[in-house]
Amino acid sequence: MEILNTAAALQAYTENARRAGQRIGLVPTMGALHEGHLQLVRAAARECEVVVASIFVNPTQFNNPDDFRLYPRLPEEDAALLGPAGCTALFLPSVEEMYPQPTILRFDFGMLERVMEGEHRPGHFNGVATVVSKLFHLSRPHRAYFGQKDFQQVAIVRQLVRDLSFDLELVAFPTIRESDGLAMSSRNRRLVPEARTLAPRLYQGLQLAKQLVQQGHLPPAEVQQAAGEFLRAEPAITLEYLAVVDAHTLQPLTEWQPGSPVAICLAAHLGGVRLIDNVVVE
Ligand SMILES: Nc1ncnc2c1ncn2[C@@H]1O[C@H](COP(=O)(O)OP(=O)(O)OP(=O)(O)O)[C@@H](O)[C@H]1O
Ligand SMILES: CC(C)(CO)[C@@H](O)C(=O)[O-]
Ligand code: BAL
Repeated sequence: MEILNTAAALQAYTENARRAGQRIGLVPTMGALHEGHLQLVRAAARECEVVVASIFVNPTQFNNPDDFRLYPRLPEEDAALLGPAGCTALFLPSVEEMYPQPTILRFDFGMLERVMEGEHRPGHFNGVATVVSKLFHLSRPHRAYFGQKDFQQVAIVRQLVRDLSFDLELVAFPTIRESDGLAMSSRNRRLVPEARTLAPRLYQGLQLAKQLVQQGHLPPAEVQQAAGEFLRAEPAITLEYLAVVDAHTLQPLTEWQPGSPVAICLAAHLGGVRLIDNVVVE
């Protein structure tokens, strides 16, 4: 596996592959890799001859300086995992390489970002869209792989691809979970043992909401309330939001729309760590 530290090296590497008629798969990450990331890389390796994984803790998408400072950074361990999973090149740029000068670009995703993560992390999706656009321009992938764990991010990137006519296929990969249901996440590494023991409750709350949606007896607001009460019953969990939304528009549902998939998304704090998760009811 090659390690590429500059934008120019990434451009040259992917340009060569394209000239040789190879398909390029891109897996953008912020590192501290786990099985969820590695499954994205393996999927890319099944479908593309060249697989570029990027590791960049992108400062412009963090609204909380402590979250940025404490974000786990393990580049050597990560590099050792990527090669065996089928990654052919790791793009590992510095902040100066990605942002030689402060960017003045601003994205506005309208209603898609006025809810959930966009509402609670002001500026977050501007930073995500900025860095993802840069990665797409530099590597010009045929396919780009993102996890459904970041459900709203997938919707935002899908809109970005459409609006800026990026010539690529967006692959939305299912959420990989620990055996107790906890969604794999780099931030799980920061959970102290007591918080780790309680963390599967987040998925249990989502499962409860999913069952209630499937039963169809309660309106969306009452499903939201019941799942919220289940989670708030554990004092160590601080629920930031739990939202029952249309899976396409991401807007909160006031009544069920037959035939439209529903997403239940949450963010919660546990022992000083902020986690997100979601389930979709087709
Ligand atoms: N459990 C998972 N299953 C599938 N995809 C995942 C999972 N966790 C992360 N991903 C995807 O991997 C890509 C990189 O994510 P990222 O590096 O932010 O990891 P993360 O584990 O989500 O970290 P954190 O949530 O702590 O920021 C994203 O597209 C993300 O959705
Ligand atoms: C897509 C991404 C790598 C952009 O920094 C990040 O938001 C993530 O890891 O999900
Ligand atoms: N996985 C989404 C990136 C973030 O939390 O900033």
